[in-house]
Amino acid sequence: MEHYDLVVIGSGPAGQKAAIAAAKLGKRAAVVERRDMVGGVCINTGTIPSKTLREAVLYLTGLNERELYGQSYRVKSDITVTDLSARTTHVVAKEIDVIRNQLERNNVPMYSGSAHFVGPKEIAIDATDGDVKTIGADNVVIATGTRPARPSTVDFDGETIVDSDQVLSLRKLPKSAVVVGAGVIGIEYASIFAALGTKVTVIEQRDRLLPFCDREIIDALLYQLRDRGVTFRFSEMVETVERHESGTLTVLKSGKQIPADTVLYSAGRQGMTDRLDLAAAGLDADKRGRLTVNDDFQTDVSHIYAVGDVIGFPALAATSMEQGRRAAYHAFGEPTGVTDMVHQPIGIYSIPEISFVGKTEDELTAENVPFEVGVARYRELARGAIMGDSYGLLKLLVHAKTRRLLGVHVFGTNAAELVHIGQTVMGLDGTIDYLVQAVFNYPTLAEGYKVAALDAVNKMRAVARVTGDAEVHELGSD
Ligand SMILES: Cc1cc2nc3c(=O)[nH]c(=O)nc-3n(C[C@H](O)[C@H](O)[C@H](O)COP(=O)(O)OP(=O)(O)OC[C@H]3O[C@@H](n4cnc5c(N)ncnc54)[C@H](O)[C@@H]3O)c2cc1C
Ligand SMILES: NC(=O)c1ccc[n+]([C@@H]2O[C@H](COP(=O)([O-])OP(=O)(O)OC[C@H]3O[C@@H](n4cnc5c(N)ncnc54)[C@H](O)[C@@H]3O)[C@@H](O)[C@H]2O)c1
Repeated sequence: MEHYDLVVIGSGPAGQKAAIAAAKLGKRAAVVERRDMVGGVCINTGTIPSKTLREAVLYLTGLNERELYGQSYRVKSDITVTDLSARTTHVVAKEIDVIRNQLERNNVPMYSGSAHFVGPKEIAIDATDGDVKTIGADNVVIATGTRPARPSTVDFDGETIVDSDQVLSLRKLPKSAVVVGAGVIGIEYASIFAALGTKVTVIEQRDRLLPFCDREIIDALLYQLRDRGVTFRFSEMVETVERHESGTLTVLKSGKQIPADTVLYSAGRQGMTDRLDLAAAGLDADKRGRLTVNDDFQTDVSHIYAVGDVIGFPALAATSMEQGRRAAYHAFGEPTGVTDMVHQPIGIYSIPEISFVGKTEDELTAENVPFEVGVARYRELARGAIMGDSYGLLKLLVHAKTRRLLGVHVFGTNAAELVHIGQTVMGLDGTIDYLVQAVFNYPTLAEGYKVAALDAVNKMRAVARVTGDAEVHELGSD
């Protein structure tokens, strides 16, 4: 029986980074992955295909150029599924190649098949050809991720009623679509459909969209999506989704019935632990298939770690990678360093894009933290005008006394990139004065940081004038 210092189950972002981190420490590591899923949900059905699809849609529809060239501007007028999938297939293949290559050059073998425990340190791999191989491991990292939740009340057929894995293989673009669940997945796909001209209805059981985001930014997103014909039904539960000869019917608990060509059911995900024979390792998962871990990502069995989506929130590729690295380092007694999970950015690739780091206005208000807001609107930035983005905005939340940056919220082109400037300032415990004094390239969207910082400083100065406290914190003199 082959024996390893570390065996990783799952080759998504969490598993890859755990295996490579172990290899870099000079340990023998191996990865087990089901056939056709190298790179995990991230590469095959989730992050990468959805972001590539979005990019293809933005390019082919010419959506981002319409402010400059008129509302009828298109790069291609009759966009087909083939036009869209060509780019996705190309990028996914490239990414899989990168992962295989990285594992190979770090001498990490990849076993192909489905893994399950036969003991706390023994893992059986069921290959697709029926062969079963058992390998031993001093440490195990479970990085098996999640799959879409599929309730029995929804008549999935993979063609007209689909989950977020199946949406990528739709045979034709729907004229109308219902999206069930306005989580990040639902909103990203609703944006993509709407950009393609599909008439979209979004059903969400909560009374508002993405409640962890800044309200003003969500209002801006709602405005943009409604402007593109999206209908939102909040505080509505879906009872059943039915398939009929002439299309689908989504029936709500309130009695409403919504017909559509296609339904995307994107209301949550389930941890992939049911086939792991966890009991053989002395472990158990919760009812959503998730594993519980401590701060070092150890499960109740100390040599078995769990990382990535299978442990739940925040369930992002970026965090999953970092959790994988930390688990491997911990297993081999290597200091992990302090990862700044407090200033972890969130990027939502709706159209337009949203990204933020730190607190929202609602959170600061609830915590009685005095803060000031500084805003830069893209339409007042030369780069915004050049790009034809008049709706974008960058908003800074600043502590009214210490002048430290408490939150950064960006809406519009390149939001997910721009947020990292604010993240760095926050991570280094910087004040708004750094942004006031720094010189930014011109014309850039990054210049928005300076504009927003000046806006916040001007408002703080106005308060100080009234209170007589004018010069106290001028230009970081605290
Ligand atoms: C549509 C969509 C869009 C997303 N967009 C973003 C985004 O823009 N940004 C972002 O940060 N995150 C995004 N995410 C989330 C991101 O994809 C996940 O956070 C990330 O993939 C989790 O990584 P992971 O390694 O935990 O698991 P996964 O990527 O899910 O990989 C787990 C792997 O384990 C394998 N596996 C499971 N059971 C077994 C077994 N018994 N034996 C062997 N192998 C097994 C699976 O086959 C799978 O390949 C998105 C997700 C979806 C669905
Ligand atoms: N850009 C990104 O970072 C990104 C993109 C996509 C997905 N992800 C991650 O993938 C994970 C899964 O995303 P998700 O959107 O599937 O799940 P989710 O749990 O975040 O959202 C599901 C939504 O569906 C709603 N819902 C549930 N049942 C319903 C019903 N019967 N009727 C109406 N509404 C219902 C919920 O209230 C919730 O808002 C998330 O953790 C997310 O962070 C991240």
